[in-house]
Parts: sequence; structure tokens; C-alpha cells
Amino acid sequence: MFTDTKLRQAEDVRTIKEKSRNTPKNSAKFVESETIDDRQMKAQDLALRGHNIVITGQGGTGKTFLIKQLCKDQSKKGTSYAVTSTTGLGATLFGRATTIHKFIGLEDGRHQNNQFLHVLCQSCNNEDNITASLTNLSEYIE
Ligand SMILES: Nc1ncnc2c1ncn2[C@@H]1O[C@H](COP(=O)(O)OP(=O)(O)OP(=O)(O)O)[C@@H](O)[C@H]1O
Repeated sequence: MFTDTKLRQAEDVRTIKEKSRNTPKNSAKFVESETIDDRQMKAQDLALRGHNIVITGQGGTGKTFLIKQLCKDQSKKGTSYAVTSTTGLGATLFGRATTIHKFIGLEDGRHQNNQFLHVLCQSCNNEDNITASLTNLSEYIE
């Protein structure tokens, strides 16, 4: 059996939930617009100008979205590009991504160091391979 106080409390909770649903949040702009925001645009601009960049930020801030957007842009232009990840799980976030080791021709990690070096050197000489690398960073965006 509910007392008046309990019913009032339940009503208050409903009101708070309703208000919070109608209150614009930081992410609201994401729902309204499917275009990149200012910070994403800054990163996109640097990437398109050929900089090596690190995109970092809290979960849900749009890193994956930005990378997908960059991929879409490259596809539209017909530019050759590759998306790689250090882990298979990471690669599943992006349609045509592979692990970095598969990308350079290693398939998996069961190689001798000299084999690894050989494949890596061959891959580096292939100018068609464009890869986002976490080394040789020239820009850092937070
Ligand atoms: N500019 C944007 N316009 C519309 N939606 C966006 C934009 N940026 C991000 N989003 C949306 O916000 C949500 C979180 O973005 P995303 O998954 O890219 O974040 P993340 O930083 O990669 O998160 P995590 O670190 O948890 O993987 C997704 O639903 C994504 O579609």
C-alpha cells in the first residue's frame, strides 16, 4: 500500500526524469547533427593536411565517429586509405579495418624477428599503403 508521501516521492522522481529527458545535454548536438563538431574538424583538418595525429578523449566523445567520417571523405574522393588497429577487437569498430600486423602482411604474431623485419621493410616501401600510425607523432590533440 502506498502512502501519500510515497506517491509524492514517486511523482517527484517521474518529474525529475521527465525534466532530464527534456534538458539539452552535451551529446544533444550529436543527435541533431550528423556533421563533425569544431574539435573534430580541427583534427580532420590536420589529418587532411598530412599531419600524424593522435585523437584522444573520454569515452563517447566522438573519436570513432571522426575516424569513420575521415574514411567516408577518403572514399568519396577515391583516395586509397587503410584503417588499422593494434587489436582485432578494435578493428571490429570499423567496417574494413584490419589489425596492423595483418595489414603489413604478418597475418598473426607467430614470426621470427627477422621475418617480421623483412615484411615490415617491404610494407614500408609500398607507397600505396597509407596507415594511421601511433609513432612519429607531430601533433597531439586532446
Ligand atoms: N559530430 C557528431 N555528430 C553526430 N553524432 C556524433 C558525432 N560525434 C559523435 N557522435 C555520436 O556519439 C556517439 C559516441 O561517439 P563515438 O563512438 O565516436 O565515441 P568514442 O570517443 O569513439 O567512444 P569510445 O571511446 O567509448 O569508443 C556515437 O553514437 C556517435 O555516432
